[in-house]
Amino acid sequence: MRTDKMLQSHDFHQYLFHSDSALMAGRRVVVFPSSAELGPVLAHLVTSRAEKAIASHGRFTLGLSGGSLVSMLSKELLTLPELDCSKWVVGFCDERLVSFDDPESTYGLYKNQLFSKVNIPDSGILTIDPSLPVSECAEDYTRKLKEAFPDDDIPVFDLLLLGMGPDGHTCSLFPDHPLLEETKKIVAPISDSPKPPPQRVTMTLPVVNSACCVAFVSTGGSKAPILKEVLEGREGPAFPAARVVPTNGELFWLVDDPAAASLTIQVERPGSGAKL
Ligand SMILES: O=C(O)[C@H](O)[C@@H](O)[C@H](O)[C@H](O)COP(=O)(O)O
Repeated sequence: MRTDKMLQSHDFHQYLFHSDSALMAGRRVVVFPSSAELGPVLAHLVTSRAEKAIASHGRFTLGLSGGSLVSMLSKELLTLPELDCSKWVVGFCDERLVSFDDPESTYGLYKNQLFSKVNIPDSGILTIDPSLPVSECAEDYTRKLKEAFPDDDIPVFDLLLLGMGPDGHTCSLFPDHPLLEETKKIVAPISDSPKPPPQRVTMTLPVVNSACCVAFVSTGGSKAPILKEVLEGREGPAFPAARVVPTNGELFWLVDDPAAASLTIQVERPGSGAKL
């Protein structure tokens, strides 16, 4: 298997040409024929990082995102016969400010599809309080994260799972939005999200980039143009998803062939049963 780290010198020129070398250095772009092949590898990534985290510090902290990830992750984790989530602490990379029974609630979707079927303790699920006004909601969620990570100035999640919208947004960090420049808050409110619903709460880039491991999951042909921009583009301000570069952590892009159709960079194409 070849990784970005294993590029030969003749490839390196092309490697630099395509993107910022610092960003490329630790990034692994892993392409699967379809989401059917991607799903089990994603589940293995989660359980392997969980095992490693629990062995090292007694618990596994996981940040979740919405979109298609909800059903893919839930379905794949539920196929694992011996899944034990008793030492998991789960947060949300972003959340929509709607009640939990609203079909737009990311928590509500995970509750129905995953949390109600696995043994994550209720105390290990860090949710927003959607009854609060958006600024207070962000403060309340900030407090919950700080309590869950008492030893960290900035919470260091073992794994964050992210999606990317067709505009290059990730979490609720949208292109050209001032929240991209946030350096002090770990969680921020947003009231003018270009994607409905307009009111949301989001982790900021300092938290995302402090994680031990970040994995984007992006599938489908509609993602091909933006994926090329984010992974290979050099012109203009970086898209939010391109600004996810963990300082000391791993960065994976797990994509399918339709999403990767326009890429010219080196990628990994593991066989079935791959382990990351
Ligand atoms: O709150 C949201 O609006 C979604 O969570 C959104 O940010 C999603 O993560 C991306 O749009 C990718 O979604 P897909 O993976 O479904 O394309």
